[in-house]
Amino acid sequence: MFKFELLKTAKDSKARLGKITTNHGEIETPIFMPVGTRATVKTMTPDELKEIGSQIILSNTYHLFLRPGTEIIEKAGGLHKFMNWDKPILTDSGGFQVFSLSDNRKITEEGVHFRSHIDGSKMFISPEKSIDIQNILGSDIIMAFDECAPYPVSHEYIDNSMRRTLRWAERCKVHHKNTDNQTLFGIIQGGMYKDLREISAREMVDMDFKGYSIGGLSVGEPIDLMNDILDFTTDFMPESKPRYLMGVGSPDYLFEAVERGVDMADCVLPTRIARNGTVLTHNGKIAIKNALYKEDFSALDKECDCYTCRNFSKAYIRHLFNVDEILGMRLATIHNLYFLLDMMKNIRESIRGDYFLEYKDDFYKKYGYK
Ligand SMILES: CNc1nc2c(CCNCc3ccccc3)c3nc(N)[nH]c(=O)c3cc2[nH]1
Ligand SMILES: [Zn+2]
Repeated sequence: MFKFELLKTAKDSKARLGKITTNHGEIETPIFMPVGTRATVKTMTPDELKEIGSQIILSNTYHLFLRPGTEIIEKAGGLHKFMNWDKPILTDSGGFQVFSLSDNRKITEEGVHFRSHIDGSKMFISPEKSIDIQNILGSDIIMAFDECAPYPVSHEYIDNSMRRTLRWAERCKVHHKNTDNQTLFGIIQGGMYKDLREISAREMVDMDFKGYSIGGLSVGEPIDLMNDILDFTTDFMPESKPRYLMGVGSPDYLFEAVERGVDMADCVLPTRIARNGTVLTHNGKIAIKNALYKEDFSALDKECDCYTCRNFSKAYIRHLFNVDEILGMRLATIHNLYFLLDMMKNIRESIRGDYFLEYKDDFYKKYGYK
């Protein structure tokens, strides 16, 4: 089953409070979704993810199709059983990963021919194949197969790419059978061109998907351009359905997205930067390997009550990174994920209490954004 309830919309912005219900549980929105590309949120156990408040995780068609392959996951009884995660899972359709990971790929009307980034073998993914793979994975929310166009690129390129993505979306909808256990989202493209964004949004809305992703953003464009395209696009999206902005995850991007009516977002950033010792704090990012923290026995963030901040000091975590101990990456990941998940919880509270913009302002001042 799939249900989205719009609980409240802010008076002074497009920020909204919602709740998604799936077979594997509820998701309060706005939500940040940790990315678990190869059936794991790197260095985290499922229990640790629940402990820090993660309600849903992402995994990936492209990666899992290559390794371990769908037959193993099918034999395991699907991705939930395979990775022992009993809450909701959202999978991306693989299109974005093909373009960002494999070279000499060839896009045709039928689908995308590419070489595996693992062993260079010839591969092919079509809209139908992407739906079949996601069906075997058994994720609760699945994505239509799309092309995320590069940036910057011509209006003509985006026009052709966006219209092909519309035809692919139609094929995904026709091919998608397992509708009560899996919910298919359409992905709106159109690059940085408002006329093409409007066409894509209107045509996708006419196809009546259960939810919509905003794709083609967070591809290197300036944040102001992203915000402008995002603000324009959400106005064409139905209020009664979830809006998922793909690939967005640093604090300012999340605040700006929520303010423009986004309900869901994902990003590899917090887990990726944690593994090289960059830690998010209420006073901005810190590089924990810096000698500055050699004898600093305070917590990473004095306002954080995560497991890492309650039990370890900067000096200890700096030591772990300096001697390349795996625990360092784990403790920094726990903290960065908790930081963003807790920030989203505070954002939900601020929408509920009608002080979202004030909360955003306070956060930006302390973080050092403005
Ligand atoms: C970072 N910026 C960015 N990411 C984008 C993604 C991938 C979002 N992350 C999904 C994921 C799921 C599991 C594991 C790893 C990643 C997109 N995905 C699709 N399908 N279409 C997009 O337009 C698109 C645009 C993006 N921009
Ligand atoms: Zn912490």
